[in-house]
Amino acid sequence: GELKHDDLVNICELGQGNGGIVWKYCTFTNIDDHWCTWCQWFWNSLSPKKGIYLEVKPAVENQIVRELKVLDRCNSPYIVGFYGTFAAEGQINICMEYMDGGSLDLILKKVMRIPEHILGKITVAVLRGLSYLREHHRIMHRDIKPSNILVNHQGEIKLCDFGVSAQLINSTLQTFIGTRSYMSPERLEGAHYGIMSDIWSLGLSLVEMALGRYPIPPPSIEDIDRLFDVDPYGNQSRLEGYGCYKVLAIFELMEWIVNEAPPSLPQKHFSPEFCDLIDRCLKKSTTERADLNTLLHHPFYKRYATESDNQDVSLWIEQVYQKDQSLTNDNNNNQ
Ligand SMILES: Nc1ncnc2c1ncn2[C@@H]1O[C@H](COP(=O)(O)OP(=O)(O)OP(=O)(O)O)[C@@H](O)[C@H]1O
Ligand SMILES: NCCNc1nnc(-c2ccc(F)c(F)c2Nc2ccc(I)cc2F)o1
Ligand SMILES: [Mg+2]
Repeated sequence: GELKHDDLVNICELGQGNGGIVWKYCTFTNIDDHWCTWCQWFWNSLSPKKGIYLEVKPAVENQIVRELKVLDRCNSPYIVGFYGTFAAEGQINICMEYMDGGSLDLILKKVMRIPEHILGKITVAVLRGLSYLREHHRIMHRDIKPSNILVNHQGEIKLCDFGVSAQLINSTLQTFIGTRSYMSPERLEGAHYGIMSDIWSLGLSLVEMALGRYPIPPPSIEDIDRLFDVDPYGNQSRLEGYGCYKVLAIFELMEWIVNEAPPSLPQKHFSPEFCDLIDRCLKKSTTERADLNTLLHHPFYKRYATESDNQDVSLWIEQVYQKDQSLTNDNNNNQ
């Protein structure tokens, strides 16, 4: 049925994005249904609510809500579930499936870097999600990056925050790039861009997750070797691992992406297939860059496409949260 603001109860804040806040919410269907004793909310209808602030006329707001209804028909194992949308107090609210493993940017903060076999499964999920959006809805994602790739404890990997509503895209500050850019050179230059731009963003996100840091400006070989000297759960602080790591301002960064050579993976620490896939995703020229179909036949994709279960991802997520929990306990005990 139609979702309304007062159906929702706020649980906690999941995280703050550049354009809005994501709250963990649940809905009451009717309040005498089974309740959890310790948490006083309806257990199996937990879902985050994303509020996107908009200053638009009601007519535009209605158009956005209408366009977002397409999400009702976005059904794929690689796309985050959608529960409904409504406008309230100048905000567009989007209720979606809760992914209890969070986004890959949060995961990356907990571990030094993500191992290649997990990155293989992530690659399979993103490429299948992009394929689904293109084949069934003729849309590209437009915002592929670690924070828009979500995981859960079942080991599922799904995409969210894709540009399903043209009017919402026009109304939000698309010019606002946030701290770091996953945008392709052609998009940064203001040229026409399409699905090939998502492929670049995937490549850049995979390099960041493989090395454990945003890969522009590219780390030196020494920096990378130093990175790999510590185990992935080592307490080594991130910056120590990168020597003279210099954070570029957003415009320096955009100039670097447009003018300098793209980042790549060191053959020393990654398989030749993974290095090749990254090189093909990060070609600066869209004519040289691999397209979706090429990648769906790439050896790196094929190596992980056959494994149908999510068991290995599920086990790894458990590990990440256990390690994280033990570190938290240690810190609490030491205080
Ligand atoms: N469906 C979800 N399940 C669980 N956590 C979520 C879900 N959607 C978003 N989050 C969390 O909320 C945080 C904020 O999301 P949001 O999309 O607003 O910002 P972002 O993707 O981090 O950055 P940006 O605003 O630049 O897109 C994310 O980093 C993610 O960890
Ligand atoms: N922090 C604010 C900036 N980030 C952002 N978050 N969501 C979007 C978004 C943009 C365009 C669009 F059409 C959507 F449906 C969008 N949202 C969206 C799409 C699919 C699902 I499933 C869930 C969503 F929130 O942009
Ligand atoms: Mg997001």
